[in-house]
Amino acid sequence: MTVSKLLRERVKHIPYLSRVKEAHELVPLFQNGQYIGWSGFTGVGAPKAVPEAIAEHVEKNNLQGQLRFNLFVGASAGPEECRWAENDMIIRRAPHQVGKPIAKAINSGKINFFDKHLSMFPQDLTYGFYTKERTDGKILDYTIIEATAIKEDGSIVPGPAVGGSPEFLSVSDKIIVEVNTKTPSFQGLHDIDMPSLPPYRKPYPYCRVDDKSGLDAIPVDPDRVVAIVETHENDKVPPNTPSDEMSRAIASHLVEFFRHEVNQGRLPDNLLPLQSGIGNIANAVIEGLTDANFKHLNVWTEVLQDSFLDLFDNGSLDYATATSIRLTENGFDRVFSNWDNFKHKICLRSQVVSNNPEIIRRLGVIAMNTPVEVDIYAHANSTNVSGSRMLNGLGGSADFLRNAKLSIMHAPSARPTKVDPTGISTIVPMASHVDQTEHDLDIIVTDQGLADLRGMSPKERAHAIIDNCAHPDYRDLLNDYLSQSEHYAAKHGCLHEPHMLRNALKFHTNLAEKGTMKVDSWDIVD
Ligand SMILES: CC(=O)SCCNC(=O)CCNC(=O)[C@H](O)C(C)(C)COP(=O)(O)OP(=O)(O)OC[C@H]1O[C@@H](n2cnc3c(N)ncnc32)[C@H](O)[C@@H]1OP(=O)(O)O
Repeated sequence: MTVSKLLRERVKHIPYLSRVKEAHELVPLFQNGQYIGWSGFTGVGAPKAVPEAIAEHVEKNNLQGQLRFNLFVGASAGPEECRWAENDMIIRRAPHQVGKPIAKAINSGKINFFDKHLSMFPQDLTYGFYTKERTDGKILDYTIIEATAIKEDGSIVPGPAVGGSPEFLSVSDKIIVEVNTKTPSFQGLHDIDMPSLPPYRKPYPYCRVDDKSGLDAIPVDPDRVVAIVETHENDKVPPNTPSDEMSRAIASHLVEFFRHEVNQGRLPDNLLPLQSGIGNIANAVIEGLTDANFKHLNVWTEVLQDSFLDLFDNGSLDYATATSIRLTENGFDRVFSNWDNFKHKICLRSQVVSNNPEIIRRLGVIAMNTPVEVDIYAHANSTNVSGSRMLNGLGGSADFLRNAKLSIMHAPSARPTKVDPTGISTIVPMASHVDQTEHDLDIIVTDQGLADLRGMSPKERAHAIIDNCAHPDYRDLLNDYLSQSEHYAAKHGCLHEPHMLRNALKFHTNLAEKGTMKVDSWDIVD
């Protein structure tokens, strides 16, 4: 087939040019039950044309439920994985996804989804942990990776996400590369460490956010690259919800806290490297830092969202490293139109490195993530609504929150339901699912205020969280739960972390039955 001029410019390894194919030609390679890796992380850098072509084949031939795959992506891919979910094409999926169709398929039991810390997922895949039942000795049958360029030696220059691609490619039987010629080449923006297995693994040598010692492309065995496909589509990241009074209040409590820590000498003037999670609230909180007048900030995170660009633009932020730049179209335009400036200020690494616990602890990262709920003793749920309904997944939240110097969770104090504008309290008596434990979290902050939990006993924490963070509609209820629990626990000699188990999940059962967590009364316990 003819090779476009643009593709020739991007693909410098000449033998690959004889393997250029149209996506639909590759459909017969894909068989029911295969193990597939995709590049991509948080909705950017995922393959597009080949997944779409396979989905189209399924739709045209009514193969829903008959052509299904074990699908592994560093974190969420783009809309293509939702199309696969809608067509019942996914048997198993890990470790983090975003999108209503895929969450629906997980929660209806069609997809066996499992969640794993993002720093661990790719290495566990290379250990063969997720393919124990295979008898042919293989791990992945195919990896489909989006590239923005290919070097002379056949190594692959990813785009806006590195994610788990280095590990996927290292254990993939065959490789398909989608070269995206719409996106500019990201060559020079990456620092890639290839996996090595214990007992031969060495420490990653990074002591500053801008330290680099890896490769600028992912090496592959060129013989395993079976096809090159040219694509022309941008990533489609939906616009972020603009900040509002609630998110601005959270940001202002945090800024005040950071200033206090600087004054007390526990943080330097330029703070320490920041990590910020995904979602609207995390984005808005970073937006809130823009006006705070901090200088020479640094970022060591997994995802850069649009609001970081404002920090760069106003001179607050010196350098940012992540595993993905998840920008809206407008955000990417801002970066591409000022590429020469940004390329010296941003570095993309693999998720094994961006989320590496050892580096996070060494750098003293300040981690900030959004929970679904937090209980009065500071156990937090990041994933399962009412203990059961999976949202997106754990992601890297626990990689960062367990290892950061300051572990912060930020959330609105209450969320609306159909029947009650404050029907869901973020602060609950007992978390209905626990991803972050009381041993990991230092600071809880909501629009109501901030609870600094460092050095506090569980009962002290409970008072601080209820008084500072709970929505006023829930404060009395939570205080009542705490005092009745203390009364019960005093009688039974279990006052360390008092609970009334009979009532501990009553906020949640009440929500399921009445659409609000405002319980009328507690069951009597004796
Ligand atoms: C790739 C990475 O891992 S980055 C590192 C951090 N990763 C994580 O922390 C992973 C876990 N966290 C998350 O997935 C997100 O931060 C969330 C879902 C907890 C919050 O996301 P945000 O976008 O900030 O908040 P938002 O208020 O828009 O909530 C998102 C959805 O979760 C729902 N939700 C959140 N909390 C609750 C709750 N307590 N009860 C019911 N629904 C809830 C919201 O209703 C909303 O649903 P919708 O999309 O149908 O409107």
